[in-house]
Amino acid sequence: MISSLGIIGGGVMGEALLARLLAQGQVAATAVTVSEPFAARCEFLNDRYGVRCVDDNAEAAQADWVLLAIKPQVFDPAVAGLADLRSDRLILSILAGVPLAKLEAAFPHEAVIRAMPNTPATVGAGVTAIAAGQQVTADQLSQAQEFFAAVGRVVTVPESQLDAVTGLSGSGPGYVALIVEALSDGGVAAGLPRAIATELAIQTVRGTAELLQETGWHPGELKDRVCSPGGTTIAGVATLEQNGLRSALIEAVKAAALRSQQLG
Ligand SMILES: NC(=O)C1=CN([C@@H]2O[C@H](COP(=O)(O)OP(=O)(O)OC[C@H]3O[C@@H](n4cnc5c(N)ncnc54)[C@H](OP(=O)(O)O)[C@@H]3O)[C@@H](O)[C@H]2O)C=CC1
Ligand SMILES: O=C(O)[C@@H]1CCC=N1
Repeated sequence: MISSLGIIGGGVMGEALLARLLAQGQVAATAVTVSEPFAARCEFLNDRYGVRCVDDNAEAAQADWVLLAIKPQVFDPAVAGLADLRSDRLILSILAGVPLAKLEAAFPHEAVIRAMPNTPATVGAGVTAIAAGQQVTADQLSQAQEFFAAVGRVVTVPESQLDAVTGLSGSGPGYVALIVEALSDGGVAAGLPRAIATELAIQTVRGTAELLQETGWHPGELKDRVCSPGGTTIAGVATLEQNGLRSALIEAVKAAALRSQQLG
C-alpha cells in the first residue's frame, strides 16, 4: 500500500493511473494529492475520486511517491522548486522523451524511475516499460513494477529503449484506433451499418490480439491460417501490401520514437 501519492498533472494519464490504483486498493483516496492548474478539472477529480486536488505542485510533491504526469513541454516550470522539499521520495515520470539524466538533475537526491505506460491503462489493459535511475534500489524497482502492474503488464528495459517503446506501445493505441476506424469505414463502404461495422472491427482487433497472445503464434503464421488459397483474405492482404500498410506502420513507430527523442 502506498503511504502517500502526489500526482503532478491531473490529465488523461494522471486520471487513468489514479483510477486504477484506487480501484486496486494500492492507495487510499485520502492519501492522494493531485496538483492541476485547471480548476474545473480539479473539482471533477475531487468529486469523482475523493482525492485532494490543488493548484500548487509543491503540495503534491510533499508525498512519499510523486508521479509526474504533465506534458514534457512544461517539465521545467512544473518541477521548479520541488527538489528541495524532501530528499527521500520515489519519483515516477511518465513523460515522453524526458531522459533520466534530466529527471535526476531535477531531483538530485532521490530515486527516479522513467516509465512509459499507454492509454489502455484506463481499463487495466495497458503495458508499461520502465527504466530505473541510478539511485533506485531493488526494492524501489519492484515497488514501481507493482505500481504500474495496477494498470496492466510491465516490462523493464534499458533507458536507451524508452523512446522506441514510446513510438510503439506509448503511441500505439492511437494507430490501432485509426486502424479500427478505417476497418469500420471499409465495412460501411461494403454495405454494413456503422454500429455493426465498428463492433466487428473492435472485436476483430481484440480477438486477434488475444489469439496471438494465448497461442504465441508468429503473426505471419496467423495470417497464413486466415488466407485460404484463392480466397478473400489474400485478396485483401495483397491490396494492403500494394498500399504500403507495413511500411506506413514501421515509419509511424520510427517517427514517434524520433519525436520522443526530440521532446527530451
Ligand atoms: N496520453 C497518452 O496516451 C500518454 C501520455 N504519456 C505522457 O503522460 C504525460 C501526460 O499526458 P496526458 O495525460 O495525455 O496529458 P494531459 O494534457 O491530459 O495532462 C496533463 C495535465 O497537466 C496539467 N498541467 C499543465 N501544466 C501544469 C503544471 N505546470 N503543473 C501541473 N499540472 C499542469 C494540464 O492542465 P491543463 O489542461 O489545464 O493544461 C493537464 O491536466 C505526458 O508527458 C505524456 O508524454 C505517456 C503515455 C501515454
Ligand atoms: O503523444 C504523446 O506525446 C504521448 C506520449 C505517448 C502517447 N501519447
